[in-house]
Amino acid sequence: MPDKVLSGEGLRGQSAGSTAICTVGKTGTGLTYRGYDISDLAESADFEEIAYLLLKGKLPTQAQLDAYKTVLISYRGLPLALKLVLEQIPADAHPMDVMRTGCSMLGNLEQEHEFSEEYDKADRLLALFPAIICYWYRYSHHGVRIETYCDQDSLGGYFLKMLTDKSPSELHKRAMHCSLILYAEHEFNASTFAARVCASTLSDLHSCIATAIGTLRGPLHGGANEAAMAMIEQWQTADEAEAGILTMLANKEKIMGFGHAVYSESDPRNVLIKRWSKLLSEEADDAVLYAISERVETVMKREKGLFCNADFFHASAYHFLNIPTKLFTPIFVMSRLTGWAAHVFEQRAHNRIIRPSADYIGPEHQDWLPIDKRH
Ligand SMILES: CC(=O)SCCNC(=O)CCNC(=O)[C@H](O)C(C)(C)COP(=O)(O)OP(=O)(O)OC[C@H]1O[C@@H](n2cnc3c(N)ncnc32)[C@H](O)[C@@H]1OP(=O)(O)O
Ligand SMILES: O=C([O-])CC(=O)C(=O)O
Repeated sequence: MPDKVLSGEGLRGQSAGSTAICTVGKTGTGLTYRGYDISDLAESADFEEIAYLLLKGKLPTQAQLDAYKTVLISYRGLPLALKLVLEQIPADAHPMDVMRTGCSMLGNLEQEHEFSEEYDKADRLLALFPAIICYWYRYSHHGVRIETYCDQDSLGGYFLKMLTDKSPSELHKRAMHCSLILYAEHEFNASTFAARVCASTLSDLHSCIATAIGTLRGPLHGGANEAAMAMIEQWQTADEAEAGILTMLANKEKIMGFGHAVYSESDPRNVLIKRWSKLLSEEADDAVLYAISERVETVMKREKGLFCNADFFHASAYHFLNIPTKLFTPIFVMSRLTGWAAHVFEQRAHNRIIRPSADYIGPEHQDWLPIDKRH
């Protein structure tokens, strides 16, 4: 693919501020969190270590990690008023709207009065997001009011347990650690930038996060993992998938899960989640979906020079974990909350209200017309 055009629409390539949290497309395999390479983090760490790294600025010691997990577990109780709101939301609501509403309602119940409370408010949201989505999902789809206290010590294990009532295997918990780490942070992507704009007005954390959730919802951003799933599951064979992609490209349709606003050659997260997708497909005895996904990747490279972004192989990986497609993007929220909150803290620490200019392209001066003279 040719180099990206770094100007014009979409603020592409223009610096909109500084950050010490993350680099995208600059060093190593192209993605670092506070100087650590994503492949080292995704292979070795628990997600909670990375949440700690992003929110508090350094990797925890074992004692700090244990204490942090204990705090997160203790924060898992959903307030009754929030449960009642979740019970009002219909089964056909968009799950990202459920996340946004859950975040907003918590902001009403447990307001952030002072910025000194920001770490605690972020930890509470981190602990509660899996409960918010699973409580709504199980109540609206199965009529079950689930217990949201649970001793699973990882966020991914906790989420899988609430979804199925069964304790997840070590393999599935490890897959979730990797996925959540890959999704945790990505510099000035659209949802993080939206959160920073909100933070720059000195608004509260819940408003910043609700803004970010609304921005992540779209299919050009976080919603692409669900859209990719909807696309690959319509095909029965790799040959059918190839024909389908060629038709879509001929019709100038966008192929979800491909391309990126910053990376021009590859997304370093793809190889990591793709490995998990393969492993999970073998465990699930799948002979179709992984093969289809690989063929789509090959055809897109051959035809358009486009590569998979983080979302494409997440679709099949989550499917093999038996996660309903409509919950894919809410998982992204559970993870990206850490990056969003870290950026809100950073923005607050060196704040100036974000207010760019626009190139005016409307009409020049027009004379005012009274209403009876207009047509
Ligand atoms: C975690 C994440 O949020 S990752 C992103 C998830 N989003 C998706 O997967 C949605 C599909 N992808 C896209 O829409 C885009 O690639 C984006 C939104 C990610 C990036 O957008 P941009 O930076 O504007 O794309 P870019 O400038 O690289 O586009 C170059 C060309 O490739 C085309 N292109 C880019 N992505 C795709 C795609 N997925 N399918 C088909 N064509 C594509 C563009 O239409 C453009 O063609 P044109 O010059 O004829 O108009
Ligand atoms: O950086 C972007 O534009 C989108 C992305 O990959 C992310 O937010 O993870």
